[in-house]
Amino acid sequence: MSQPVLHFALVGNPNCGKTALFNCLTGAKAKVANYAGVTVEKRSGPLAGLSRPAELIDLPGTYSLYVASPDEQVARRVILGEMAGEVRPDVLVAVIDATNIKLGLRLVLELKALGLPMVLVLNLADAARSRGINIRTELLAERLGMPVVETVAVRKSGVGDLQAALRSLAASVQTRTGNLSLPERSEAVESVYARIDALLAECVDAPEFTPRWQDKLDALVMHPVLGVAILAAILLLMFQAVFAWAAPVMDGIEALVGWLGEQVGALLPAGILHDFVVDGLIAGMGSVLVFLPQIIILFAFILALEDSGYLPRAAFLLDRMMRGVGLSGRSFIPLLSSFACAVPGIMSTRSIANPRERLVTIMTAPLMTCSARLPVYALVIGAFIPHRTVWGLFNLQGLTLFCLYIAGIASAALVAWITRKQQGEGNSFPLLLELPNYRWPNLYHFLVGLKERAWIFLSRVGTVILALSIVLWFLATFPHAPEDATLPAIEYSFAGMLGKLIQPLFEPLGFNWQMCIALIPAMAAREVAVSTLATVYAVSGGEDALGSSLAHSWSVPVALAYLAWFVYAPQCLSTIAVVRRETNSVRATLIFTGYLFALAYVAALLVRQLSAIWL
Ligand SMILES: Nc1nc2c(ncn2[C@@H]2O[C@H](COP(=O)(O)OP(=O)(O)OP(=O)(O)O)[C@@H](O)[C@H]2O)c(=O)[nH]1
Ligand SMILES: [Mg+2]
Repeated sequence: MSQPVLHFALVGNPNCGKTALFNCLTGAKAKVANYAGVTVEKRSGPLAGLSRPAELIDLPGTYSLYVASPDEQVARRVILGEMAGEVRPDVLVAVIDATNIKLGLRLVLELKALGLPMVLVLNLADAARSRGINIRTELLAERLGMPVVETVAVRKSGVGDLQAALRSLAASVQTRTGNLSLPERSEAVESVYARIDALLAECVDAPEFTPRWQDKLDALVMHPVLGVAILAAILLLMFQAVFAWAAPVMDGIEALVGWLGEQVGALLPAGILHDFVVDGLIAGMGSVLVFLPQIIILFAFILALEDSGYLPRAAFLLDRMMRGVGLSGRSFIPLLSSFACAVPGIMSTRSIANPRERLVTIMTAPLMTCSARLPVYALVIGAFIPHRTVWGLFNLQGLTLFCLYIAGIASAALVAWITRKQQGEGNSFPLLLELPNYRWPNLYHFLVGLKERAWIFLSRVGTVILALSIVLWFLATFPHAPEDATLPAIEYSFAGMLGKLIQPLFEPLGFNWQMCIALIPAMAAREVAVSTLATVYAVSGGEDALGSSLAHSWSVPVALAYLAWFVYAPQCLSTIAVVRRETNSVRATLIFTGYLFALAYVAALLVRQLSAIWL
């Protein structure tokens, strides 16, 4: 008979490295970042190398079993076996940030009272050592009555010892079923801390030490005025870099795609297959592929910031402003992840307890500029905004991109503020965010994160964008123009007809039919607007690169209006689907879609009219 699966659970304070350990032990690549609340759902994976089948669960961080926010409750309910459909863990792997043992031990003592077999991991041992913290692990193990292991999860050091400890526990533990109940809190908080202090005095030598430069840096980055200036400077630098650093590589990719088109074009005899491959496949996919370097640079900044410990400080800095519009720092992480993609952003609003605040966060998340918009922005900016330095420092293209991001953020604030006015104040809790130590980003996580982002982008090019390029090419090519045609052939195609059919709707915005047709497949993925334009202009016989074709056929006010449209329009079916699922309301979904389309239309109209006056 096969042995029952043994369940291990990683439990500990937020940001102590549980997920990093989980990845070491199971070979998974779950997200690790330097702020509390990265893991919001439990995740599990097989634990190899034990004498029997075992599974490890990674839980969201929690400070205590007794007081818990909704995502902390996930941890408590799993540990106690109250979570429907989940097996109660047989062994607890408690993780402590070795630079903050006192806070961690409180949870460890609570966990110990449950009576489950336990092992204690002192993670971030490297950081503790560099601060001169010395822990007598054997003594601590003896006092606590459980094995204690020191680890550096990001360097996989000490993981072998941890595996050995898990192995020996696995050999002795029986799987049991049934719920646990949380023991009554019999002891006053003060006496718990007195016990912890006694333990610490005995087992830990810690010099009085908070690194001075960290405090100084905090005073600077969280200063109400200077802090905001620093945040703006970081963002500006990021958008400058997206244009400035990517340019050479993008030129290279563009040249490569052009060369490939020529080579393949020369190989294939003139005819329908030739046109399909050159104008449909290569032009369509190539036009989006060119933006890979910009996506990578954008995420390089985001990943480095995530691991540095800066982001929670930015949340803290913005909390007051967010509170002013009826949100709080709690919405910060969902909104922040929406810069990559609104879908996970909206899903992570589950950790917001106040339903009104959660709804407003869901409604405004898509106004954060997701990475799928970057190719559209970059294409139009590259074609219409001169590559020029302004005020001796900034390049105008990067500055424009910065403004588009800010437009999204400012609009989100406005929307949140208006809904608050309508619905009255919700009860707002003060933001309790733990500020982690600053840390150099971990190179390995950084590279893994970048690879993952590049892969997500490339697989979109290879799937959705490929498929839609093919469809678009057919629509743009058939039916052929009649013998006595006077207009370019594409005007007689399905794409031409469809574009002209909806064009009157967008007449006030100045969009031509090519721009209109690009809006339809862009509902599946925004980048497809780029490949659609590429195919449509290539089929029309354009020899130029896409950017110059656009520059010839759109006016600047219309190009800016197109950008404004993309800031707001809910051009993404997966986002609409996830809003439907998370709000569980058709009405809310309709309001969501309707208000964003209306906003897009009005914004594009205003931008076109105003810029026509000014330019
Ligand atoms: N120097 C050092 N950094 C570490 C170590 N372990 C984790 N980190 C860093 O600590 C941060 C938090 O790691 P995570 O694994 O996301 O922490 P977590 O406990 O899962 O956090 P939550 O999911 O938010 O509860 C990341 O920036 C890691 O790179 C370590 O042993 N040494
Ligand atoms: Mg985690």
